[in-house]
Amino acid sequence: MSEIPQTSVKLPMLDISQPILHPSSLSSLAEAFKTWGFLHITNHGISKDLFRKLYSLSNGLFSLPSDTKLKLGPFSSAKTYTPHFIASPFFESLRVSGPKFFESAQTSANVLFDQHNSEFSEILQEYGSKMTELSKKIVKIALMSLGDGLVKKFYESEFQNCHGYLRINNYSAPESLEDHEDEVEGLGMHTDMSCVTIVYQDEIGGLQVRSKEGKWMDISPCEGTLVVNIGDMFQAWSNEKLRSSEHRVILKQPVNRFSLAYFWCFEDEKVIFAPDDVVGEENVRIYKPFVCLDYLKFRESNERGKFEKVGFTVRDFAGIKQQAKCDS
Ligand SMILES: O=C(O)CCC(=O)C(=O)O
Ligand SMILES: [Fe+2]
Repeated sequence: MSEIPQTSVKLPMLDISQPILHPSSLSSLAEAFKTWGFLHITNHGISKDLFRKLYSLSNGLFSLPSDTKLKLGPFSSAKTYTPHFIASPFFESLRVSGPKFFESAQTSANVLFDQHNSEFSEILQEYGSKMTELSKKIVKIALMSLGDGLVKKFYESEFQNCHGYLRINNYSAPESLEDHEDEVEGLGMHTDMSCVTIVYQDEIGGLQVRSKEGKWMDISPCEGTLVVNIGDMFQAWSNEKLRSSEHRVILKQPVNRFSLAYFWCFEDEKVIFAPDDVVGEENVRIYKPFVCLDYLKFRESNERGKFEKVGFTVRDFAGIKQQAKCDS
């Protein structure tokens, strides 16, 4: 199915437990943010045991009969469950919203399970809280990479109302790969609408990022690390000094794949407008100001996964047309 041989991208590894960054590591981060919009983080403080528990509890949940899971969406009031055949035939997911991850998880668990058990919700509260702390750190590091003094100037005023939600993703095994196919799409090409996203992928692999030249590159799983990527909102806010890259998930093996994606987002009513300090004197502004929710609605109302055919990106939504440049 793939015409171009795939290769792995070498992303910088950021030790998130270290507060002080040398100018040289900041500039290599700035370069990675601009070129790929992706990096790995290590020493994130989430134990193997927590991942193991989350995996096993989620597995139990996704193994429930379809009828049970469909009580949570997409046509019920809860709308936390996305069944197969919405994003792809292989993809299903459960959404857990912050900051009260316990309550959000428990609301879903109460619908799914007869017996009352709060273990799932407790684990999600722990994971969600840790993701929230990590997201705040990552936003600050991204601001540091954009220039001196920007954390002080913009972190509180622009990012203090951010909120997060988690998507637990289950990719079922593609059992019958057609003769001519050696892989199928588990999740089609998209950009995230967040400021930043933190992804845990299991050892199966399959996450890919699209280079500026349009080449798909593997983001190989690396034990003990998490993948961080920039979303559309931060791309627009940074006047594209931070890149929200297209990515997808492909399934090459007849096995189940599990991932967790945590989205750290601006509040719905926020007006996104790149500050002058970020745009810089010699640069042109690439985006018109826009309200966050309006972009979310624009994306929702368009068919998913068709970015290459029709303009459904944040550039198409709020890009200043005469200044817009084309990446591919
Ligand atoms: O499953 C993955 O590794 C990534 C998922 C993803 O890109 C998303 O949920 O937006
Ligand atoms: Fe994504």
